[in-house]
Amino acid sequence: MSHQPPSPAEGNLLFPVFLKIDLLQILLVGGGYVGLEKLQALLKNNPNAKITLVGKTIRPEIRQLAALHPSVWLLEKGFDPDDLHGIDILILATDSRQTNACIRALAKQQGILTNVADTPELCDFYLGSTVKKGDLKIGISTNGKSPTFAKRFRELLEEGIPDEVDLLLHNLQQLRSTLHGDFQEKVKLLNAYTASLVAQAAPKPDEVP
Ligand SMILES: C[C@@]1(CC(=O)O)c2cc3[nH]c(cc4nc(cc5[nH]c(cc(n2)[C@H]1CCC(=O)O)[C@@](C)(CC(=O)O)[C@@H]5CCC(=O)O)C(CC(=O)O)=C4CCC(=O)O)c(CCC(=O)O)c3CC(=O)O
Ligand SMILES: NC(=O)C1=CN([C@@H]2O[C@H](COP(=O)(O)OP(=O)(O)OC[C@H]3O[C@@H](n4cnc5c(N)ncnc54)[C@H](O)[C@@H]3O)[C@@H](O)[C@H]2O)C=CC1
Repeated sequence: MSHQPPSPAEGNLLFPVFLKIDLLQILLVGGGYVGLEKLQALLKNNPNAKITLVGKTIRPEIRQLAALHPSVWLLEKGFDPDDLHGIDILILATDSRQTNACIRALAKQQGILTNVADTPELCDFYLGSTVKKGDLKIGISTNGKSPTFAKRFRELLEEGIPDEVDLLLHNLQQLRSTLHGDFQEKVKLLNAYTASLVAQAAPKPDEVP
C-alpha cells in the first residue's frame, strides 16, 4: 500500500513559539496533581518564570517547589475574576470542567492566551515536551494525540543528543560574531562552515543513483 504524504493543511497545524516566561506573568489555577505538573514543566524550562498559582487547596509538593523559586506566588483561595488582572498567559488545571470553561470565557474577553488542561478544544495553545541541551531547546507536539508519545520521544532525544552540542552552538556563535559583510554573504559562509553537520545524513531518494 502506498503512503500518500499529508497535504500542508492536514496533520499538526500548531505554530511553535518559545516564550520568555520570566518576562510574562502566568496565572495557574488549580493546586492539585495537574497544577503541580504544569508548575514543574514551567520551572524546568525557566526557574525564574513569573507564576501566580491560585488553588482552593494546594498540594504540599507545590509548596515545597514554590519555596525554592522566589518568582512563584501561591494563593490558597478560590479563583476570583480579579486574579486575571495583569496576566499574559493562563493555565487552568482545576478538577471542574465547568469552572475551567467559565474562567476561560472571561480570559477570552480579555485576550489572555489560555490552556485548559482537561479540554483540548478550549486551548489557545498546548504545552509540549521539551528537550534542553544548554542553549539548544527542542519542543515536541503530537497535536494532542498522545502526551505519552511526546514524553517518550523526549526521553529518546535527551539520551540521543550529546551534551557537546552546546559547545558546537557556542563555537558557531563566536564565528557568527566575527562575520561582517552583507546578509547573503554571511548566510553563504555559515552554510559552508556547517555543511559537514548534514553531510553524513542519508541521501534523499532522488539523489540515489
Ligand atoms: C492537549 C494537552 C493540553 C495541555 O495540557 O497542554 C494535554 C492534554 C491531556 N493530557 C492528558 C494526560 C496526560 N498528560 C501527560 C503528560 C503531558 N501532557 C502534556 C501536554 C498535553 N496534554 C497537551 C498535548 C501535548 C501533545 O500535543 O502531545 C505534556 C507533553 C507537557 C506538559 O504538560 O508539561 C506532558 C508530558 C511532558 C513530558 O514528560 O515530557 C501524561 C503522561 C504522564 O503524566 O506521564 C498523561 C497520561 C497519559 C496519556 O493520556 O497519554 C489528558 C487526559 C486526562 C485524563 O484522562 O483525565 C489530557 C486531556 C485530553 O487529552 O483530553
Ligand atoms: N493536560 C494534562 O496533562 C492532564 C489533565 N488532566 C485533567 O486535569 C484536571 C485536574 O486534575 P488533578 O490536578 O488531578 O485534580 P486535583 O483534584 O488533584 O486538583 C484540582 C485542584 O483544583 C482546585 N480548584 C477547584 N476549583 C477551584 C476554584 N474555583 N478555584 C481555585 N482552585 C480550584 C482544587 O482546590 C485542587 O487544588 C482533571 O480534570 C483531569 O482530567 C489530568 C491529567 C493530565
